[in-house]
Amino acid sequence: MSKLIIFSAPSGAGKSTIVRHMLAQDLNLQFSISATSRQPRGEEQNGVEYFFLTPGEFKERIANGDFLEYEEVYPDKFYGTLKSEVDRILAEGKNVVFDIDCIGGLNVKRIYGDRALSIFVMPPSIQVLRERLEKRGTDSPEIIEGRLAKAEYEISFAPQFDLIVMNDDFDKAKEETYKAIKEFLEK
Ligand SMILES: Nc1ncnc2c1ncn2[C@@H]1O[C@H](COP(=O)(O)OP(=O)(O)OP(=O)(O)O)[C@@H](O)[C@H]1O
Ligand SMILES: Nc1nc2c(ncn2[C@@H]2O[C@H](COP(=O)(O)O)[C@@H](O)[C@H]2O)c(=O)[nH]1
Repeated sequence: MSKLIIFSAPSGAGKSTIVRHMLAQDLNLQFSISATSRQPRGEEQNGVEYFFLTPGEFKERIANGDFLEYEEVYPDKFYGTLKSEVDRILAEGKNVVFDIDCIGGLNVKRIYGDRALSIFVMPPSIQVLRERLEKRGTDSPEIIEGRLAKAEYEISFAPQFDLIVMNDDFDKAKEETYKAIKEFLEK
Protein backbone atom coordinates (compact mmCIF):
# COMPACT_ATOMS: atom_id res chain seq x y z
CA MET A 1 0.00 0.00 0.00
CA SER A 2 1.26 3.50 -0.83
CA LYS A 3 2.33 5.65 2.11
CA LEU A 4 2.73 9.32 3.04
CA ILE A 5 5.91 11.18 4.03
CA ILE A 6 5.46 14.55 5.72
CA PHE A 7 8.20 17.18 6.01
CA SER A 8 7.77 20.19 8.27
CA ALA A 9 10.23 22.79 9.56
CA PRO A 10 10.66 26.51 10.13
CA SER A 11 11.23 28.50 6.95
CA GLY A 12 14.87 28.19 5.85
CA ALA A 13 15.63 24.93 7.71
CA GLY A 14 16.11 23.19 4.37
CA LYS A 15 13.04 21.00 3.99
CA SER A 16 12.48 21.82 0.29
CA THR A 17 16.16 21.06 -0.40
CA ILE A 18 15.89 17.68 1.35
CA VAL A 19 12.52 16.96 -0.33
CA ARG A 20 13.99 17.68 -3.77
CA HIS A 21 16.79 15.24 -3.08
CA MET A 22 14.44 12.51 -1.80
CA LEU A 23 12.20 12.87 -4.87
CA ALA A 24 15.21 12.03 -7.05
CA GLN A 25 15.87 8.73 -5.21
CA ASP A 26 14.50 5.23 -5.88
CA LEU A 27 11.70 5.65 -3.34
CA ASN A 28 8.66 5.91 -5.63
CA LEU A 29 7.78 9.32 -4.20
CA GLN A 30 5.65 12.08 -5.68
CA PHE A 31 5.30 15.62 -4.38
CA SER A 32 1.88 16.84 -3.26
CA ILE A 33 1.56 20.27 -4.89
CA SER A 34 -0.16 22.55 -2.40
CA ALA A 35 -2.36 25.53 -3.15
CA THR A 36 -1.35 28.92 -1.81
CA SER A 37 -2.61 32.48 -1.88
CA ARG A 38 0.93 33.92 -1.74
CA GLN A 39 2.63 35.33 -4.84
CA PRO A 40 5.11 33.18 -6.83
CA ARG A 41 8.70 33.63 -5.66
CA GLY A 42 11.72 33.68 -7.99
CA GLU A 43 11.31 31.12 -10.79
CA GLU A 44 8.28 29.35 -9.26
CA GLN A 45 5.64 28.21 -11.74
CA ASN A 46 1.95 27.53 -11.30
CA GLY A 47 1.32 23.78 -11.06
CA VAL A 48 4.97 23.00 -10.31
CA GLU A 49 5.89 24.32 -6.83
CA TYR A 50 2.32 25.39 -6.00
CA PHE A 51 -1.09 26.05 -7.45
CA PHE A 52 -1.17 29.84 -7.05
CA LEU A 53 -4.68 31.06 -6.22
CA THR A 54 -6.08 34.49 -5.49
CA PRO A 55 -7.35 34.94 -1.92
CA GLY A 56 -10.90 34.74 -3.33
CA GLU A 57 -10.21 31.50 -5.20
CA PHE A 58 -8.60 30.02 -2.08
CA LYS A 59 -11.71 30.85 0.00
CA GLU A 60 -13.94 29.30 -2.65
CA ARG A 61 -11.92 26.06 -2.51
CA ILE A 62 -12.27 26.06 1.31
CA ALA A 63 -16.05 26.50 0.96
CA ASN A 64 -16.17 23.62 -1.56
CA GLY A 65 -14.44 21.34 0.97
CA ASP A 66 -11.53 20.77 -1.44
CA PHE A 67 -8.78 20.77 1.22
CA LEU A 68 -7.51 17.88 3.31
CA GLU A 69 -6.03 20.59 5.53
CA TYR A 70 -5.21 24.28 5.19
CA GLU A 71 -3.59 26.95 7.37
CA GLU A 72 -3.07 30.68 7.38
CA VAL A 73 0.68 30.05 7.76
CA TYR A 74 1.57 33.78 7.68
CA PRO A 75 -0.86 36.71 8.02
CA ASP A 76 -3.17 36.67 4.97
CA LYS A 77 -1.10 33.92 3.32
CA PHE A 78 -3.06 30.68 3.05
CA TYR A 79 -1.61 27.27 2.18
CA GLY A 80 -3.52 24.03 1.78
CA THR A 81 -3.29 20.40 0.70
CA LEU A 82 -5.84 19.52 -1.97
CA LYS A 83 -7.68 16.21 -1.44
CA SER A 84 -7.62 15.69 -5.21
CA GLU A 85 -3.82 15.91 -5.29
CA VAL A 86 -3.33 13.29 -2.57
CA ASP A 87 -5.99 10.97 -4.07
CA ARG A 88 -4.40 11.24 -7.52
CA ILE A 89 -0.92 10.31 -6.27
CA LEU A 90 -2.18 7.41 -4.15
CA ALA A 91 -4.29 6.14 -7.08
CA GLU A 92 -1.10 6.06 -9.18
CA GLY A 93 0.43 3.72 -6.58
CA LYS A 94 3.03 6.29 -5.50
CA ASN A 95 4.05 7.49 -2.03
CA VAL A 96 3.00 11.08 -1.31
CA VAL A 97 5.51 13.67 -0.07
CA PHE A 98 4.32 16.80 1.73
CA ASP A 99 6.29 19.99 2.42
CA ILE A 100 3.84 21.65 4.81
CA ASP A 101 3.85 23.69 8.01
CA CYS A 102 3.98 22.04 11.46
CA ILE A 103 0.26 22.23 12.27
CA GLY A 104 -0.69 20.97 8.81
CA GLY A 105 1.90 18.21 9.08
CA LEU A 106 0.55 17.00 12.40
CA ASN A 107 -3.01 17.14 11.02
CA VAL A 108 -2.10 14.94 8.04
CA LYS A 109 -0.31 12.53 10.41
CA ARG A 110 -3.47 12.38 12.57
CA ILE A 111 -5.63 11.61 9.51
CA TYR A 112 -3.39 8.85 8.12
CA GLY A 113 -1.85 7.47 11.36
CA ASP A 114 0.66 4.65 10.82
CA ARG A 115 0.39 5.04 7.05
CA ALA A 116 2.29 8.34 7.40
CA LEU A 117 5.83 9.20 8.55
CA SER A 118 6.20 12.72 9.92
CA ILE A 119 9.68 14.28 9.75
CA PHE A 120 10.71 17.55 11.39
CA VAL A 121 13.75 19.22 9.82
CA MET A 122 15.63 21.00 12.59
CA PRO A 123 17.87 24.00 11.85
CA PRO A 124 21.16 24.24 13.79
CA SER A 125 20.11 27.64 15.22
CA ILE A 126 17.95 30.70 14.54
CA GLN A 127 21.08 32.57 13.44
CA VAL A 128 21.75 29.90 10.79
CA LEU A 129 18.13 30.16 9.64
CA ARG A 130 18.60 33.89 9.16
CA GLU A 131 21.80 33.36 7.20
CA ARG A 132 20.18 30.72 4.97
CA LEU A 133 17.13 32.87 4.23
CA GLU A 134 19.30 35.93 3.50
CA LYS A 135 21.62 33.89 1.27
CA ARG A 136 18.68 32.27 -0.55
CA GLY A 137 17.75 35.80 -1.59
CA THR A 138 14.11 35.09 -2.46
CA ASP A 139 12.39 37.13 0.25
CA SER A 140 12.36 40.75 1.37
CA PRO A 141 13.87 41.66 4.78
CA GLU A 142 10.30 42.13 6.16
CA ILE A 143 9.24 38.65 5.04
CA ILE A 144 12.42 37.12 6.47
CA GLU A 145 11.76 38.80 9.84
CA GLY A 146 8.18 37.48 9.85
CA ARG A 147 9.40 33.94 9.15
CA LEU A 148 12.12 34.11 11.81
CA ALA A 149 9.63 35.43 14.36
CA LYS A 150 7.62 32.22 13.96
CA ALA A 151 10.57 29.82 14.06
CA GLU A 152 10.77 29.21 17.85
CA TYR A 153 7.03 28.52 17.97
CA GLU A 154 7.35 26.01 15.12
CA ILE A 155 10.34 24.30 16.77
CA SER A 156 8.17 23.73 19.88
CA PHE A 157 6.15 21.20 17.81
CA ALA A 158 9.22 19.08 16.93
CA PRO A 159 8.77 16.46 19.72
CA GLN A 160 5.35 15.54 18.28
CA PHE A 161 6.93 14.30 15.01
CA ASP A 162 8.00 10.69 14.36
CA LEU A 163 11.53 11.79 13.50
CA ILE A 164 13.66 14.91 13.97
CA VAL A 165 16.45 15.33 11.42
CA MET A 166 19.15 17.89 12.24
CA ASN A 167 20.01 19.69 9.00
CA ASP A 168 23.47 21.03 9.78
CA ASP A 169 25.68 18.89 7.55
CA PHE A 170 23.55 18.40 4.43
CA ASP A 171 25.08 15.02 3.48
CA LYS A 172 24.34 13.59 6.94
CA ALA A 173 20.78 14.95 6.90
CA LYS A 174 20.17 13.45 3.46
CA GLU A 175 21.52 10.07 4.49
CA GLU A 176 19.53 9.90 7.73
CA THR A 177 16.35 10.94 5.94
CA TYR A 178 16.83 8.47 3.09
CA LYS A 179 17.42 5.56 5.51
CA ALA A 180 14.37 6.44 7.62
CA ILE A 181 12.08 6.68 4.59
CA LYS A 182 13.39 3.46 3.05
CA GLU A 183 12.90 1.57 6.31
CA PHE A 184 9.39 3.02 6.75
CA LEU A 185 8.35 2.10 3.21
CA GLU A 186 9.65 -1.45 3.58
CA LYS A 187 7.79 -2.06 6.89
N1 LIG B 1 22.50 21.77 5.35
C1 LIG B 1 22.54 22.95 4.74
N2 LIG B 1 23.62 23.72 4.84
C2 LIG B 1 23.68 24.94 4.24
N3 LIG B 1 22.67 25.48 3.50
C3 LIG B 1 21.56 24.74 3.38
C4 LIG B 1 21.43 23.45 3.98
N4 LIG B 1 20.19 22.97 3.69
C5 LIG B 1 19.58 23.90 2.93
N5 LIG B 1 20.39 24.97 2.74
C6 LIG B 1 20.10 26.20 2.00
O1 LIG B 1 19.25 27.00 2.84
C7 LIG B 1 18.28 27.71 2.07
C8 LIG B 1 16.88 27.37 2.60
O2 LIG B 1 16.59 26.02 2.24
P1 LIG B 1 15.13 25.61 1.74
O3 LIG B 1 14.63 26.58 0.73
O4 LIG B 1 15.21 24.17 1.39
O5 LIG B 1 14.34 25.80 3.12
P2 LIG B 1 12.81 25.54 3.48
O6 LIG B 1 12.79 24.95 4.84
O7 LIG B 1 12.17 24.75 2.41
O8 LIG B 1 12.25 27.02 3.52
P3 LIG B 1 10.77 27.59 3.13
O9 LIG B 1 9.80 27.02 4.11
O10 LIG B 1 10.94 29.06 3.25
O11 LIG B 1 10.48 27.17 1.71
C9 LIG B 1 18.49 27.30 0.61
O12 LIG B 1 19.22 28.32 -0.02
C10 LIG B 1 19.32 26.01 0.71
O13 LIG B 1 20.17 25.85 -0.39
N1 LIG C 1 -0.45 23.75 6.24
C1 LIG C 1 0.18 23.82 5.06
N2 LIG C 1 1.39 24.43 4.96
C2 LIG C 1 1.98 24.46 3.76
C3 LIG C 1 1.40 23.87 2.63
N3 LIG C 1 2.23 24.08 1.58
C4 LIG C 1 3.30 24.73 2.05
N4 LIG C 1 3.16 24.96 3.37
C5 LIG C 1 4.12 25.61 4.27
O1 LIG C 1 4.03 27.01 4.20
C6 LIG C 1 5.29 27.56 4.65
C7 LIG C 1 5.77 28.62 3.72
O2 LIG C 1 6.06 28.08 2.47
P1 LIG C 1 6.80 28.97 1.36
O3 LIG C 1 6.79 28.15 0.12
O4 LIG C 1 6.05 30.25 1.25
O5 LIG C 1 8.21 29.18 1.88
C8 LIG C 1 6.28 26.38 4.75
O6 LIG C 1 6.38 26.01 6.12
C9 LIG C 1 5.57 25.33 3.96
O7 LIG C 1 5.98 24.04 4.36
C10 LIG C 1 0.13 23.24 2.77
O8 LIG C 1 -0.47 22.69 1.82
N5 LIG C 1 -0.43 23.24 3.98
